[in-house]
Parts: sequence; structure tokens; C-alpha cells
Amino acid sequence: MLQGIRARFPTLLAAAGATAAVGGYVVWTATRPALAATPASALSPDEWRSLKLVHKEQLTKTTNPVWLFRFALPDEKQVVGLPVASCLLTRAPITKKDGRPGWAIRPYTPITAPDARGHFDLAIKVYKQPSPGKVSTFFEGLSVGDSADFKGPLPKLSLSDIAKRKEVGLVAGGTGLTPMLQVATEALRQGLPLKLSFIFANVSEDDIVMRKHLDGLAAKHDNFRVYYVVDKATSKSWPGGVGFITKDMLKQHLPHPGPDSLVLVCGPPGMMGALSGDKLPDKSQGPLTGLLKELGFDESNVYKF
Ligand SMILES: Cc1cc2nc3c(=O)[nH]c(=O)nc-3n(C[C@H](O)[C@H](O)[C@H](O)COP(=O)(O)OP(=O)(O)OC[C@H]3O[C@@H](n4cnc5c(N)ncnc54)[C@H](O)[C@@H]3O)c2cc1C
Repeated sequence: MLQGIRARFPTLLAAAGATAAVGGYVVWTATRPALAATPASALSPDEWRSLKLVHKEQLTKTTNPVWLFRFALPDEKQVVGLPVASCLLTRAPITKKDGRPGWAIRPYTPITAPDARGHFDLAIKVYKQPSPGKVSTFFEGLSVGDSADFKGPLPKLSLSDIAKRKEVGLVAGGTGLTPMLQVATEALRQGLPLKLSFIFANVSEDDIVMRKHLDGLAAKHDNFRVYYVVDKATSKSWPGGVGFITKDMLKQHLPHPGPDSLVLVCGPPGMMGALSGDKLPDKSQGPLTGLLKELGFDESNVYKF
């Protein structure tokens, strides 16, 4: 518990430590700026807020490429204000079927830590095929200095609920990576006693977003493993899985079903259908079906993002 609080509020605890060590007015005034230096979250769940794009970078050069978009917060000391695990909403102007102007609204999960100051990053797959995606194409067209609208947070599953289990399996396809990265990075940063096993599926090796970062996490933390699966391997020495995710891969790389385990799933509709069944149209979890059900999991130990 203390460890979690310590990791979350290092500045405040450092300041409190200084007060205890030295005491008195001088240190109190030194402590004040640290407390005052935590402005409110930049986003609101109730109103759209316009933020400026300050950096744009292509992460994969694939048919549907992934881009990183960095947005500045109004104050450089501000945090985006999204607890793990949650996402934000953004919107793009569209022309509706009846010719009137409207908005396409989509959720995205920042890949920056929840306490990152002054900015947040989104990794967005830009859909060009089978036809251009409305919101991702809008983002691709933004130039540094342009703005986009955001709202949030949209809470998903809290890290404290995830941490009630001992073993957590993460299964993602493509940019379904982003919520998994949010959960894994924060759980590892807080030193939570969780065993995390990640199965990450992509079309090709070139499509694997942030592979170096994931490999770095696995090298640094004994309790984090990642197993990559690609539709088609191009190199002969490919160490991961090939084809769609199979029951055997799940059996081998995920925790066993039980009260101490949890599996988080996020991916395109086809993958969700095969592994767990997709969420219902009203965005509720819906029944568990697919390979995870066949392996003995039930609704209490699978969460669909
Ligand atoms: C909780 C959550 C978090 C997410 N986080 C991220 C993230 O961090 N990064 C990210 O890249 N994505 C993320 N997504 C997905 C994202 O919200 C969008 O769904 C995605 O970017 C596509 O939106 P779009 O408007 O660009 O494309 P759309 O206009 O919705 O189209 C997407 C693709 O599907 C095709 N398509 C559309 N309709 C049909 C149809 N009826 N039949 C067949 N094909 C169709 C289009 O041609 C296009 O290729 C997240 C989703 C959820 C639910």
C-alpha cells in the first residue's frame, strides 16, 4: 500500500520527508510549491477540451500505419488525469448521411504514464483499408500546431481490482496494445506482486508497435513476459507464434483459469469474436464465448476492453 502511494506521489513524499527531517517554516514554504504544483486534470468527462498537437511520428510503415501523436496540456505541470485503466474520447468532424455536419467519436488509450506532466501520447492505427477510418484519417491529416478535441476519463477496470488477482494474462491485437501497456507499465512501476503474461498478435513483424519497449520491460522485470504472434513470419529465426492465436498458445502463455487469475483482451472484432466474444452493442461485457471459454475461463476472470 505504502509502496503504491510512494510510487504515485514521489514529489509529495520527498517534500514530506524533508519537513520531518528539518522541520520549521523554511521547509514548509519549500513544501508548498510541491503541493500547489499539481494542477487539476487537463480533461473533463463532461465537456470537450481542445488541445494542441506538438509532435507527430510514424511508428510503423505498414498498410494501415501506426502514428504517435503528442498533445500538449495547457500547463506543463498538469497531468492528463486518466487513472489506470481508462481511456479518453476524441472526435473528428464528418458530414452525416443527410449532408449535415456531425462528429465521429472514438475512444483511445494514452501510452504515457498517468502522472506524465504537460503532455500525453496516443498511438493510433490509421485505417486506409478496406476504406479510410473516419477519426484515424482525421488524425493523420493533423499538422503540428493543429488542435483536436478530447473528453475523459472513461474508466474501464481499476488497477486495484486487477491487483486483487495474482496472475494476469494480457491478450492484444494491433493497437489493442494500448490498454495492456497502460496496465502493465503502471503495475510494474508500482511494484505490484502480479505475474503478467502478454500475448501480442500482429499481421507482421513490422506491425509490432513498441516492441523494443516491451522487450525492455520483459528484460527488466521477472514478472513480465511477452509472446509475439504474427499472421506470417518473414524471418526464419522468428521466435514467436505464427498464424492466428490458438488454444494451445493461450494454454501455454496465459495463467490457468481460477479465482486468482484474470485475462484482459483487446483487439479487432474478428480476434475478440474468436477469443472471448465481443462486447455487446451497449458496450457491456456480454457473455464469454470462444477459445477462452473452451479453456475453462468464465465471466469472472475475463475482461474485454
Ligand atoms: C477502449 C478502446 C480503446 C482504444 N484505444 C485505441 C488506441 O489507443 N489506438 C488505436 O489506434 N485504436 C484504439 N481503439 C480503436 C479506436 O477507437 C477506433 O475504433 C479506430 O481508430 C478506428 O476508428 P476510425 O474512425 O479511424 O475508423 P472507422 O471509420 O471506425 O473504420 C475502421 C476500419 O473498419 C472498417 N469498417 C468500418 N465499418 C465497417 C463495416 N461495417 N464493415 C467492415 N469494415 C468496416 C473501415 O473501412 C476501416 O478500415 C480503441 C478502442 C476501444 C474500444
